[in-house]
Amino acid sequence: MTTTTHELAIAATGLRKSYGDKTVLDGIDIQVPAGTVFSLLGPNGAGKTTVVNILSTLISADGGQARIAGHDLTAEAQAVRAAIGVTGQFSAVDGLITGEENMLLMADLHHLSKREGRQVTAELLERFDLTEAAKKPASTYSGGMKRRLDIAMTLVGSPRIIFLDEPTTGLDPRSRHTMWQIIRELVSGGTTVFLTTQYLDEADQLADRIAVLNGGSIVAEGSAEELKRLVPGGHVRLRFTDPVAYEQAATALRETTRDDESLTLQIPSGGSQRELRAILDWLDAAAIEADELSVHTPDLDDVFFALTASPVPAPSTSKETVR
Ligand SMILES: Nc1ncnc2c1ncn2[C@@H]1O[C@H](COP(=O)(O)OP(=O)(O)OP(=O)(O)O)[C@@H](O)[C@H]1O
Repeated sequence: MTTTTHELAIAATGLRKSYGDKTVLDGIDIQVPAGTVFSLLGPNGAGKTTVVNILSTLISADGGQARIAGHDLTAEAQAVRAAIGVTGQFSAVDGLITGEENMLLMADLHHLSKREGRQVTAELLERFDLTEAAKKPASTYSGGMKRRLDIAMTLVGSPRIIFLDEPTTGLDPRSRHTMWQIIRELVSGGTTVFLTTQYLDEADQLADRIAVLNGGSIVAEGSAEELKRLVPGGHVRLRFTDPVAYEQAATALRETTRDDESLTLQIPSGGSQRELRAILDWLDAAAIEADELSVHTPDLDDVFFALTASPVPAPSTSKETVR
């Protein structure tokens, strides 16, 4: 499939950034087709926020080029800013004023008329289930409500591209799912989402494409399925409660990994129907009954650990170095 530049919401090549002699980004390329979710994954300090800050014009890169919504990042920074919304780790929500006042302030910043401002505010508060809390100071909101308000505020300017920097860090499972739902709705409405996250399941759930950032470079890129294929690790797990049955199975089955404490056996397997049937037939033939059988396919965690296993060289100038 060929993608021309105008179909790309984000097209960056050779982005570089260093702080002192610490290279944070060593020439990275990013392409995000319009209307898709792109997720940048990486361990703490990998440079994810730096990428977001560069692409959203907050800081400038030392090298490389980028076009956002068709506009050149440096030459047309103003047009870029008009096309994007950013919800970062440091929220724009002012706790001293109410949710509604926060929204109206955003509407003012976007030069909407009073009437338009009120209308957009009411619609977005409703959409994000904040109408009831609208007249309360934002400082009284829960973590999930604050994030929802933050996104609602970002949407006042109707951005075509949204940068979400770790949008669910610190949220409880229910709020995370609400946030995922919000992100899915944004995308089905045509918005492009650039998401950074430390949660692999989040990227797995939401992203069309995932890039893993490590040591200043993108070390792997693809769909969640493609990335999972990069690592071995699929297996069938058999759990026993009867130690005798466990021993029988362990001796009889070849290529198993034993866990004597939990009476569990692991058999390498891609998880296909054929392989599963072979294992079941074999257990039947040997009259062995496992109490529990589960199939494990590699998940993004496996990929992540495999790809980011080699330690990132930490120069002594790093401010994180503790002496
Ligand atoms: N202004 C700065 N001056 C010096 N070093 C910086 C500056 N900003 C970031 N860094 C360093 O650049 C590296 C990347 O930081 P960045 O915040 O982009 O990482 P991250 O992947 O977003 O990590 P996290 O998930 O912890 O936020 C870190 O080692 C950080 O210490």
